[in-house]
Order: sequence, then C-alpha cells, then structure tokens
Amino acid sequence: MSFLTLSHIEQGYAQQPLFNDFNLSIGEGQLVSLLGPSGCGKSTLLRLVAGLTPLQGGRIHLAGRDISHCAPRERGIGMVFQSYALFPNLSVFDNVAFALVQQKQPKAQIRQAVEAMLEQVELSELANRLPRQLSGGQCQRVALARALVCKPRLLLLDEPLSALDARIRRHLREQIRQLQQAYGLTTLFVTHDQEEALTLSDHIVLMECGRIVQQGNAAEVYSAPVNEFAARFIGHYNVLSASEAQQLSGHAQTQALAIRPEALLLSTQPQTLTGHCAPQPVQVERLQLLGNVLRYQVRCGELSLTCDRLNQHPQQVFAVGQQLWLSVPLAALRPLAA
Ligand SMILES: Nc1ncnc2c1ncn2[C@@H]1O[C@H](COP(=O)(O)OP(=O)(O)OP(=O)(O)O)[C@@H](O)[C@H]1O
Repeated sequence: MSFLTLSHIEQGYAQQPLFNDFNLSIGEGQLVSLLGPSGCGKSTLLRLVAGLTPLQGGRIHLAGRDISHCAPRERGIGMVFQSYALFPNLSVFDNVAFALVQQKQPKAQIRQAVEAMLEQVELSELANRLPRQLSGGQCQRVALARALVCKPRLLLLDEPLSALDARIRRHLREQIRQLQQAYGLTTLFVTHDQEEALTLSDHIVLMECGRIVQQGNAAEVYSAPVNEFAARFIGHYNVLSASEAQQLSGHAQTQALAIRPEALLLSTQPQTLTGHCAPQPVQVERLQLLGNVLRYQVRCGELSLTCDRLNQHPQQVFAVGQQLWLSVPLAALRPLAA
C-alpha cells in the first residue's frame, strides 16, 4: 500500500512547465531514490513534498492524510540538504535539540532523546562542539540526527553526500541505510549519482525533464534499461543503433540495443561459445584502470565498444593496440524503446 502518494502533480516556474500529470507512489519503510540529471526536477519534487514550494496542481497524501497545502511543520517530515544548514552559534547538542525545545518538550526528555540520537550517529563525544569545529561528514551526521530526533514519518534527503569525499561518503551512506532500516523510515533520497542510487535503494525512480523514465528495484533498473537515456544514465551501457547491432550480432535487428560493458568477453583466441554471436576481431584503443575493474575501449569495424574486465591478474592486462577477439552473449543484448 502506498504511504506517500503524489497524484496528478502540475508544477512549473514562470510559465515554464516542469511536471505535467506527474504520479508517484511510495510504500511504507522504503528507501526510494530519485535519480536523474541536473534540472530534471528532483529537488523541486522534494520541496513540494516538504511544503517549501507551494503546490500548483494535484494532491500529495502522506499516511492517508492530504498534506497538499499543509504548512511544512505540520507535515511530520524531516529533511537533510547538501548544505548542512546547521545553526553556527549552537553546539552539536543544541542543534539536535532545537526542534524539541521549540515544541516545549520537558528538559529531561529532550536530553535523553538527543543523547540517544547522538549515540546513533556516533557523535556523543562531540556534543559540545560548534559546527565550525566539525568536518563535513560530522556536520552531515548532525543534520541527520536533527532530522531524525523529531521522529518524522518521512525523511527527505537532498544530495546529502555530494559535498563529502569518497571514503566519508561511502561510510555515511551505509550509516544512513542502517538508521533508515532500523527505524523503518520511509525515505526519499535525491541523487544524480547512479552508484549511490543502486547501492542504497529499495526502489529507484529514474527521471528526465520532469518525467519518470523508468522505476523498479536496483537489479531491474540496472539490468533492463527501457530506453537509450536509461541505458546511458545507468551502468555505462554500449548503445547501438539497429544497423550497428546487426553488424555486431550477425542477426537481423530492427531495434536499437544496449549491452553492458561487463557482458562483453575479450580473448586472445577466437572462441565459439553456445548462445554467443560469432567471434569478432577487435583492437584495443584505450585502457582505463578503475581500481578493481579494467575498462577497455575496443574498435570493432566501425564500432567503438566499452568492455569491462575484473582486474584479477597483472599478466592478463591487454595492451593498447593489441588484436583480440570479442564474444557477445545473445542474452545480454537488450532491446531499447525508441
Ligand atoms: N526557483 C526557481 N525559479 C525558476 N526556475 C527554477 C527554480 N527552481 C528550479 N528551477 C528550474 O526547474 C528545473 C528543475 O530544477 P530542480 O532544482 O528541481 O532540478 P534537479 O533535478 O534537482 O537539479 P540538480 O540536480 O541540479 O539540483 C530546472 O530547469 C531549474 O532551472
């Protein structure tokens, strides 16, 4: 059953339409990522749900209640932004306690709630510090604690990790996921980073220009992109026109196709494999080391294809210019809608 429902949303800026009959349903306790390029409307959607931007048309329901025109503070929603937006003159403790103080909760109760929350985000030791005495990752954990301490019914996260370095980012996203699951908290997470969406989410909503292009769980969205936009945005797919696909597969093709780079097999000898197209000669044009993965760009006639291989043995790295053979599993060819 849907916990957050956006129905027939109409929204735009200065005569410029952005959402036209936009609909989205989110189940209780799910972490849903809104994924898409800059300007596709992710933040606007979050602001509409939070009540920070007035809704022009349509309805928003949260836990069965119509919140379309409620004031932000009446919605029971917690929000964390990319910019931490902490009060600079308040300690970590007082930042987290702020909303509870506003609600005039008893002091002892506030202390207990804040201390428990700081422990959850591993900040108990830093309770008396000011925001300027914290790292970016620590600031973001304070912002998260501040949003969670009010026990929101819905958590909105607007690119909360994008200002942080890669290691802190990974750690914090695991922490967010653990807390979200521990509290069973329905969460909408905005990101333009596909890896982040794939690793964190129960459900991914891929957007382009105010429209949903595709939605599903990570495996569905990753393994079966519906069109060229989805294929290019998620997973660095090779996208081939119908005639290119025909050239590569040797089979008649009427539709554009996508192939994941890790599905393509490179070998030094031609291999005739069941369920594969006939082996094709290729030449290595470029090689990129992505840590555990080697990414080859290979030339196959007029086609340039990306092939990923696990970086297992240094002696098995192919050189730029090397002649190889390419095998394409037929099952890996994904037809794309126009
Ligand atoms: N206050 C505003 N006034 C006019 N246009 C706006 C306003 N806010 C956003 N827009 C426009 O609406 C569109 C969607 O913006 P939005 O910030 O929702 O996108 P986004 O997907 O969150 O992008 P990003 O990832 O860059 O934050 C963009 O074209 C943007 O220029």
